[in-house]
Amino acid sequence: MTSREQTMKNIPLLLIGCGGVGRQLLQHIVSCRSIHAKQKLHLRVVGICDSKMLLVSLDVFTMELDDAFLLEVCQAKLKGSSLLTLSNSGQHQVFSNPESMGKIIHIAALLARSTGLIVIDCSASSDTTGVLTRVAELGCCVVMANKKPLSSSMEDYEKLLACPRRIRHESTVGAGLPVIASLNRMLSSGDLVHRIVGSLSGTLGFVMSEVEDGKPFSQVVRSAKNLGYTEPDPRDDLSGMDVARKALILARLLGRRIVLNDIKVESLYPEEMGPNTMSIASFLENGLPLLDKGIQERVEKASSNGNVLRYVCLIDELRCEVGIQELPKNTPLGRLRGSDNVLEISSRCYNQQPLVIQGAGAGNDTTAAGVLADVFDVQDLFH
Ligand SMILES: NC(=O)C1=CN([C@@H]2O[C@H](COP(=O)(O)OP(=O)(O)OC[C@H]3O[C@@H](n4cnc5c(N)ncnc54)[C@H](OP(=O)(O)O)[C@@H]3O)[C@@H](O)[C@H]2O)C=CC1
Ligand SMILES: N[C@@H](CC=O)C(=O)O
Repeated sequence: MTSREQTMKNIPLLLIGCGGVGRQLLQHIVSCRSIHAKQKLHLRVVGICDSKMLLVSLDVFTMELDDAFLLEVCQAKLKGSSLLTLSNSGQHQVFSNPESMGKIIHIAALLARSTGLIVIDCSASSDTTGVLTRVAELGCCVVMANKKPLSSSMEDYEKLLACPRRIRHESTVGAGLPVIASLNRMLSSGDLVHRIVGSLSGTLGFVMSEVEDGKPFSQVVRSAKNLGYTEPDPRDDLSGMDVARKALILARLLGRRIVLNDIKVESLYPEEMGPNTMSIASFLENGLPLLDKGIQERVEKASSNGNVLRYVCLIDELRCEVGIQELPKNTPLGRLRGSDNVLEISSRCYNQQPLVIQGAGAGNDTTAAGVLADVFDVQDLFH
């Protein structure tokens, strides 16, 4: 081994979820190799799993899924092909569900005692909560873009965050925007946060500003899906539940012991168009157009008052609620365009003028970049 190799830090990663965000993360990892090398860092991807199977390098201690293979995975998943269709020149083993989750825990147990491991959750499933908690208990790190493990019961939440130093989830709120990091800095310095007001949905921000420009609601929701802004089921965005999860994550960070059901949520579609009654395809095709007129009328009514509609999240000492508000155009929320998010945080230190965080709040690129930054943030825990 050369002296250069001796100082290189090799960090094993295992990725859960290989959709828009997961694929973009793999591409970022591959394209950042030279930048990482300058920082004496090598991210060694030892496993990748989707909802059906897990691919693992033959020897997780020494081997990795190489860059050509990672890009092949991205191509295959983009085309909708199964991970089983990938070439296997004896580099990896395949495990199918439900065996995959047990295997991930087994790998974490092995690597926790030697090199350590970062498990990254880019799925949109609540089924990963138990695995992530076990992995963290074993001493590995967990990075999440997935909000669901953080928005389950208080008991599960506390178990998952029992070792906060090993857990990162910046991309769960505001995608790549530094929301969680900023709040953590304020809280750890003893600043008292009184109030957070924001527009936290890239999808709903985009949809509202496009409808203001005269486009039909159904068309812009489909565009938001194609642009990678929506959740796998866009009704998660349109029901307000995705924003409610973000509100819950922020409120819990502020010390509030609440659950999702405690949050007042306003939905943009009626119950009869919900997931128990309609498939995603049927909602997009048949359900959405039925909502066009009502939304357009609401937007026009607001506009006749010189206002705009924004889907707002409000957290203060008493309230935690999310819903549509009619706001003057000339306010930070009213001025928002496209998929941008904005958060105004009022605290003891930011009293007269709130701290404002604004920028792209959805999209695979920025979200995956936020995940990669989280990986960097825990690198000090590795030798
Ligand atoms: N897109 C964005 O702008 C942002 C997204 N996020 C979050 O990132 C996450 C990923 O989003 P996105 O990439 O758009 O979603 P996709 O639907 O494109 O991808 C989800 C991936 O997770 C896999 N998956 C689903 N269930 C499981 C499971 N039980 N175990 C393992 N893998 C599973 C899917 O498998 P399969 O391929 O087999 O279906 C798929 O590969 C979501 O939680 C989302 O909320 C956060 C911030 C912004
Ligand atoms: N669907 C979400 C993606 C980020 O969390 C959004 O639209 O904001």
